[in-house]
Amino acid sequence: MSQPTATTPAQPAGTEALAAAARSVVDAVVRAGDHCAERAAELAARLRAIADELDRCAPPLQDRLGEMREFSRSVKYNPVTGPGNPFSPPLDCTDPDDAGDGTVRGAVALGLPYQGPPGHVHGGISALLMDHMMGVANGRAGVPGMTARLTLDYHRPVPLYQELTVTARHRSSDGRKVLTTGTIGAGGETYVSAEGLFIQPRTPLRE
Ligand SMILES: CCCCCCCC/C=C\CCCCCCCC(=O)SCCNC(=O)CCNC(=O)[C@H](O)C(C)(C)COP(=O)(O)OP(=O)(O)OC[C@H]1O[C@@H](n2cnc3c(N)ncnc32)[C@H](O)[C@@H]1OP(=O)(O)O
Repeated sequence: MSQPTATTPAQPAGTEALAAAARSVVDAVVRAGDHCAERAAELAARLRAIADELDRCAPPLQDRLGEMREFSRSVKYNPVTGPGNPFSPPLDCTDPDDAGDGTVRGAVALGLPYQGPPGHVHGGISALLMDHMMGVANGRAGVPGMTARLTLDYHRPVPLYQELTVTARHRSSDGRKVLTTGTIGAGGETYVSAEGLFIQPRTPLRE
């Protein structure tokens, strides 16, 4: 088997490969749409059988909820960047290109499962990306907090199937109140800008 090179990115392994496969199923289901109507019942039964197999591996829900409190698992399974979560696109911010001013950057291209207006990204998905990336920026700035208020300006519809740059930056803190901004754009154009008020917990989070 050939080794991955700089031009052939490593394929995910283990549960990340499982999530990637499930993600590709979701994408293909929406892209195929009514064009697979004749085979839909048969394919649904096969997918259901796989879901049943996975269900048999899953621990009791309370145990799993307990595990998911761990920081490493919230990173792996969150719905925006989480490589272990098929719901995440995933947005790639592993190389945030931090300009030294606290700005975190990520890249993502969104397909049909994320459509709102025809050919464009659902506004709630943009809010999800913004909320999360601002949370990441706050975490990196050492001021993690819960979102109290999120304001978005939708300047232009966000196109599907185009690489988007998502940025976020912690701006200021006033006691436990944290002000953070973010953008979604491409090719020098800003489609969405956001401002968030986050509240730090009364008791600092454990590492
Ligand atoms: C802490 C965990 C963060 C995890 C980060 C991990 C590390 C980073 C790593 C990886 C990135 C992960 C990224 C995830 C990002 C996703 C974030 C989300 O989606 S969070 C879910 C949605 N948000 C909620 O569910 C909140 C629900 N609301 C609440 O729980 C409370 O209202 C809360 C915590 C926000 C505030 O409650 P209080 O009791 O702690 O604080 P009070 O005393 O009410 O307010 C403090 C000050 O803030 C003002 N304030 C509060 N809410 C406000 C609002 N909506 N508008 C304006 N001001 C508000 C108040 O007026 C007060 O101001 P004055 O000190 O008097 O000047």
